[in-house]
Amino acid sequence: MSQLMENQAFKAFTTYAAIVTLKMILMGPVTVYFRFTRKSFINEEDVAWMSEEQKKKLLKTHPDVERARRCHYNDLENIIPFFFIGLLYALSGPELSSALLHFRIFTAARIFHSFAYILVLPQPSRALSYFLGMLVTFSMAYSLLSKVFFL
Ligand SMILES: N[C@@H](CCC(=O)N[C@@H](CS)C(=O)NCC(=O)O)C(=O)O
Repeated sequence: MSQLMENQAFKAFTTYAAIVTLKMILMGPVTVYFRFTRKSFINEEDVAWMSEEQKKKLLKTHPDVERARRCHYNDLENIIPFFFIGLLYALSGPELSSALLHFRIFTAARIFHSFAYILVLPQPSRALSYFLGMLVTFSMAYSLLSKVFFL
């Protein structure tokens, strides 16, 4: 591990992977925030101490909560592939400047995607940030496979 940490591209990957993973984890508390402020719960046990009438009001979905959940899910769809492809890419000996460019663009795109989704920014802002992030992952995969392709 200490030898790996001398690899600058790996260190950069570790930093950006931690940032996007923490961002993804934060979508949980964001969803909790919307659940409480929009009074929208999904599990009986979450409102067990309430009266039957209150339960009926609280056990419902709310568009803002569902939006935060979709945003979290979209992170899972994109950040997990980034993690695996980015790790292999970082270990394949890329130029540090190129690796940093990939990691920075991906991180900025995913942070922007969350803001665009939660703040309901007009399209195509969210779609563009999604495609930009995906493009970075494909670019890293291309760079990786062009070095290690072996069938
Ligand atoms: N699973 C995604 C695949 C395509 C995708 O990720 N699209 C981006 C840009 S439009 C998005 O933010 N989709 C909204 C979402 O996943 O909830 C979907 O159903 O939309």
